[in-house]
Amino acid sequence: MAPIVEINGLSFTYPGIDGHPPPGSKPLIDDLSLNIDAGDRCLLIGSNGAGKTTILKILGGKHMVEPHMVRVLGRSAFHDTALTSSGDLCYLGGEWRREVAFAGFEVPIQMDVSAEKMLFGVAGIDPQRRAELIKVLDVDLSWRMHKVSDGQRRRVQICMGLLKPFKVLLLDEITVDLDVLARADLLKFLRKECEQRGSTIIYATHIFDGLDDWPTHIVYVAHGKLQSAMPIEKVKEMSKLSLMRTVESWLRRERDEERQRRKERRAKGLPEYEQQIDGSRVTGDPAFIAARPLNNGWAGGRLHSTIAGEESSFFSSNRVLRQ
Ligand SMILES: Nc1ncnc2c1ncn2[C@@H]1O[C@H](COP(=O)(O)OP(=O)(O)OP(=O)(O)O)[C@@H](O)[C@H]1O
Repeated sequence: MAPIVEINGLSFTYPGIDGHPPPGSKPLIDDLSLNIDAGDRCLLIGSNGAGKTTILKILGGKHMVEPHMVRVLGRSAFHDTALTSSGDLCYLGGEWRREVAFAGFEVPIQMDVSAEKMLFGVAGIDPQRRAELIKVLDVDLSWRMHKVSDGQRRRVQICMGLLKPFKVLLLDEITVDLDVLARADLLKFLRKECEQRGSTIIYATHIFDGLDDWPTHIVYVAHGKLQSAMPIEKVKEMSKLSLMRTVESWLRRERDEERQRRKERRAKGLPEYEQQIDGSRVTGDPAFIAARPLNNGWAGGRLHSTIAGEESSFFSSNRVLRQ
């Protein structure tokens, strides 16, 4: 059977202000390949900034990549909008503070509207599934969305997001606001969806509480590259530690290796970070380099750069970079 999610040599860089990646810049996601099968519950792990959200957004069709690089249910998520509008592919991300995602649409939730109106206002939903979700997430239908707590609002959002039976669910750390009980019940529900309906879930998280026996696979990314993708049994065979401690040891090793790399570059008199952008050698904090497309150039950031062989430290601007 063909994999449900196929990632083939995925490379991605955020576009600059002109809508294109800065020429010659290092890809943020770099040559990543991975297959995920029906029924898999895949935990996507990695340190802050590793690229997890970016990968999930690409899979969810929110960023354009070449169609052959990412196939979900055999289709290109970005180009085939029916994938999300049908509810087959569902992305629930941490960014919906003020919105609720539903089958590809985003609805503002800061207005005075009841949970009942939101959950019963959606046509074509199986009433049994809706009732089960309301119970699992313990939603009080009389809640007014503009008055509830973050966690309560989040429960209604998740409930809305899961109303349509999904085939592929992308979860970008959506359980942060949930209390222990709500989180445990939600994880149990999601597991059942995979076991009974063959749904596939990719879940990016930093919270490992109650997750030891939940995933079927662990996918670890660092600096936009795939480090490992293993069935959970293999992870448990390799490490006798809890999942949290195992992941902690991986991230610690990654950080130590990065520190060592920087130390060695300093010892050789080389800048810690270096990148080619627009044909210039740019050195400096990668956060500033990454910020270029966001900030309309380098403006506002103090950047220590070597451009065309000349060391300089300046409040940078696009103009300086392009000299
Ligand atoms: N819209 C954007 N434009 C440019 N760069 C971005 C954008 N969004 C994220 N980045 C950069 O992409 C890199 C990966 O970010 P991403 O959000 O995918 O990481 P993450 O693994 O989800 O991190 P976290 O665990 O902190 O949520 C970061 O270095 C970030 O600065």
